[in-house]
Amino acid sequence: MAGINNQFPCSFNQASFLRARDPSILSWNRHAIEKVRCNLATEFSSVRSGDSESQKKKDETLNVYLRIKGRVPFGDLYTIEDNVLSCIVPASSQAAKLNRQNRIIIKKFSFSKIFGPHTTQDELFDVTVREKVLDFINGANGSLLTYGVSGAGKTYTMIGTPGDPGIIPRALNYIFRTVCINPNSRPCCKPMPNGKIEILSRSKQEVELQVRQGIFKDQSTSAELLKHERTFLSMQNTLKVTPVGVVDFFPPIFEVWVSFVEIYNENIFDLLEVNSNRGQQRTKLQIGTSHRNTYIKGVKHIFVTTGLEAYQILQFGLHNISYASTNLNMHSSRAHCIFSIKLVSGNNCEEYNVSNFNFCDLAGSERMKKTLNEGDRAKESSKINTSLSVLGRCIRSVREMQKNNSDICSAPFRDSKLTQLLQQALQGKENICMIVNMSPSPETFDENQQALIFSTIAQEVVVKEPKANPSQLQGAFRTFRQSLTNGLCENDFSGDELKEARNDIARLTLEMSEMKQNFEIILDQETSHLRKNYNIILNIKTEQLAEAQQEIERLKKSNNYLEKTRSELHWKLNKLEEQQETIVLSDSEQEDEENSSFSTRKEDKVGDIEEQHLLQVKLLEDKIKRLEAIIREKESEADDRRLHDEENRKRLDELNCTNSELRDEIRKLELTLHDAVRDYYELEEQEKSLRIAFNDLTARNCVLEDKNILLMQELDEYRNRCLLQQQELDDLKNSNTEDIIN
Ligand SMILES: Nc1ncnc2c1ncn2[C@@H]1O[C@H](COP(=O)(O)OP(=O)(O)OP(=O)(O)O)[C@@H](O)[C@H]1O
Repeated sequence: MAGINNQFPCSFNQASFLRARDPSILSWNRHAIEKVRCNLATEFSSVRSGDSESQKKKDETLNVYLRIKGRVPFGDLYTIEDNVLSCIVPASSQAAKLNRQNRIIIKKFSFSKIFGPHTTQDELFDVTVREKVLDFINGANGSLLTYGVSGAGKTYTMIGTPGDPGIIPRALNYIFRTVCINPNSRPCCKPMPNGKIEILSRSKQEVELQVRQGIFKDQSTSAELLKHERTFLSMQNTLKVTPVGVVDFFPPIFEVWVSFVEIYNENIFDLLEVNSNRGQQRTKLQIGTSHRNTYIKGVKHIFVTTGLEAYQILQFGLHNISYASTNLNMHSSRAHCIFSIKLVSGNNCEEYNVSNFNFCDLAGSERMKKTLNEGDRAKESSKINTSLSVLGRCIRSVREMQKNNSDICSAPFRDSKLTQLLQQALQGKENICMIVNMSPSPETFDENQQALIFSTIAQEVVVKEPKANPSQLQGAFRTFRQSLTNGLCENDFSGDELKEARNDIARLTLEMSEMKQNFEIILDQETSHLRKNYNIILNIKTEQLAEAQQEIERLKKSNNYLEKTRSELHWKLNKLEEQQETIVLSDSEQEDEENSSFSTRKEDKVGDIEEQHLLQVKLLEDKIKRLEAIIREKESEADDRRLHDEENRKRLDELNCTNSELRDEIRKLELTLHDAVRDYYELEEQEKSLRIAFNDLTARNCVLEDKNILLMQELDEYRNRCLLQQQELDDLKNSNTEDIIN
């Protein structure tokens, strides 16, 4: 476990989930597992004696598979028997020309497995890569190389066709079906060259997302993007039936990053460079070393959350590959291409693991004479052949080093960029396997022989047990999966049941994770919808309430004003009455005749004024009453609204309650499934021990058989040499006789 001290800046919403849907399915599995456990316990006690010895044998030799190209007439030059390919050397071949005896030469090559011309892409992926990809998901590094003559089907094996996808698209689909990553998650932990991670700040996350977006935008036309999308979706449809991997431990951090480079004329170019030009114009990348890791300086790693995104990035890189036609293969790839997937997994920023898987599609080995290469093409061919021969030399010296139990490795890794980058894998320190592609056509017989000899050497390299993961659970899980790889299918005891149980668990896990995802999406949508509606209503109501309160304030103000006016008018009225009384008193002393007409006029005037004032007061009183009624009405409306809001709030609380109950339910179901899976693994642990003992015996038997074949071959070669010497002796005698006669 590497460690860094940064604070983790974000929540990891890309955690994956396991959830049981139907408890009855689960209990069936439990029953099946229990049955298998009993069978195994019986078998286990009978082979316990040989167990400790087989436990020690953890390392295995490099898996080298042979794939024979389909749709090419399979002449009588080659025959396949089990995992051994026999080649009858034709008269036109270089080897036959050297042989003066006119004897039929048969050469035999053994492989981990031979895939005949009718092998499907699915079968090939299943046997060669699936387990390695699962190891990778669990934290082990891995590499897969395709090797062979130009046109033998290396790219077909690695990439495939839209209708029949190859190993990389299948691996991407497999990875993203096995681990469920939230498609909307943001990049948080970027893998660094020294094997550590960089915790990305919000602004750096934005930059990473823009880089990815830049690639999608640059994908020439949107039609092209759509085409890739259709291809991947139809592939997903085809692969829907295949089981997904069962991963025991899903840490909260799970991020996938991809990169894609080509080594062309011994220069490294980034295939994910947007607007990259062909040839010399592109930026050449350099190799750096950090903590014994070789890495490419400045190579782009793109953050992906779905298989489709990763596939589109692969297609973008393929578009940038240097293609040029040769006489052997009109679409020959002239560079070694390395598509890498990096997986960052961990519990937090201090407990994490970065695993890497390299898919290397090597450029085709070819004879320049045969391909009639000239100029640039010839230069390309010579660089390709040089780097492949360095690869051969490296593998040869690693094998020698391992044979001599030496720690000093003199392999010329630095002689080519390819071997420099694959150094760790080629030394057997990583999970590595190789697929040798071969076309059975007689024209490429000699080139095929070279590839076959190379594969024989490579096969003897010992691959160490993949580096253990920090988590004990993961380690245990890998061991369990190895036991499955070690031949669970041909297991005499309870293999079928185990296989069935494994498929059920895989299917169940997939179904559950799909259901979980759907359910989470619906739940989130529902909650956000409700929250949105509630907020809208709340805003409207708040606005209405504020308006009503403003209206009330305004009415209150106008009421106050009217009250003030009324009291002023009353005051004025009183004043007038007083004045009137004063006038009446002063006038009473005057003579009645003189003043009668004047007082009458005054009274009339005062009466008019009084009447007007009374009218005004009445009007104002009416207005005040009306305003008071409006205020009462508005206040009761506001009360109603408050009540309504209260009800809405209660409803939302209830919904939140239901949501959290449902989430609790999901959590419980997840725990139940985890228990079932753990039981299953324990059982598989026991089964593994049995299988190792069984395989050890089979392996010893194979070794003896191999030795026998080798001895036979040596005997043949010895006989050939004797015959040659005999021939030379005869020639010498003849020439001597001729000399004597002369
Ligand atoms: N197993 C197969 N079944 C059917 N067609 C195949 C098979 N293998 C290869 N082909 C076809 O043969 C042609 C050449 O294959 P491919 O491009 O994969 O060769 P290659 O080894 O990658 O060559 P190079 O090294 O020159 O790039 C392609 O058209 C491919 O579809």
